[in-house]
Amino acid sequence: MNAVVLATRNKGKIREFSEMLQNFQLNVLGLDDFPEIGEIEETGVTFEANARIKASEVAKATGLVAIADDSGLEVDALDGAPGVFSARFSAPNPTDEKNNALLLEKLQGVPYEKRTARFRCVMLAYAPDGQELCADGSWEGHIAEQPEGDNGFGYDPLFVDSISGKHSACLSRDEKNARSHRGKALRKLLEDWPFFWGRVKHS
Ligand SMILES: O=P(O)(O)OP(=O)(O)OP(=O)(O)OC[C@H]1O[C@@H](n2cnc3c(O)ncnc32)[C@H](O)[C@@H]1O
Ligand SMILES: [Mg+2]
Repeated sequence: MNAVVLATRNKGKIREFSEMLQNFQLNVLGLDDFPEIGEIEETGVTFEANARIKASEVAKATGLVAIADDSGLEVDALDGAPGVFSARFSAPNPTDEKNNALLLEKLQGVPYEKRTARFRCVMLAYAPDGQELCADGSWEGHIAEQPEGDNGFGYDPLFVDSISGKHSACLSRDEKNARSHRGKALRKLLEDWPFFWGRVKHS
């Protein structure tokens, strides 16, 4: 079977990837299978650059095709922040809870119609021979004034889906995967997957 490794340590992403890849003939490994790979520094200034850094480092270290996702939340009232810094928004010791609290603090007094935002995801597959495949996805919504829901991860309790009006953390797994930035990017990536896989030199 085709083996690929997911270049992420985010448990929420791993769960979503695994659900969406269930019906594909892929043996999906994770970084837990390669404990020798340390922290990967995300020094890029775009989602694409960071996805390439993560996927290429893991592909080179494992000799396998690696898939990375770099994603984040862009809030219009904050000029696109936190963007590529979404995971590190409340640095030096960021957690999802602190990131959400900081976001609410920065948006204090901003009315609902000006709280527009989107999740973005760039997903990139990188082969040890240097070939790559890249796809992106975005998901439009608003930032709520109060968190709601227990599903998902990251900013899901505060992100309100523009179509259903529901907080992302209140959506079922299937509902989120159907409309999310990650779901869209992965479905695009998989459309071109057979062509990419056929071109890659497999050792
Ligand atoms: O780099 P890896 O190991 O993949 O894990 P990470 O959590 O650091 O991932 P990113 O660098 O791509 O940062 C993405 C952050 O954006 C937020 N985010 C991305 N997708 C999200 C989603 O579907 N729901 C909620 N928050 C999301 C969340 O805070 C993530 O930690
Ligand atoms: Mg990261």
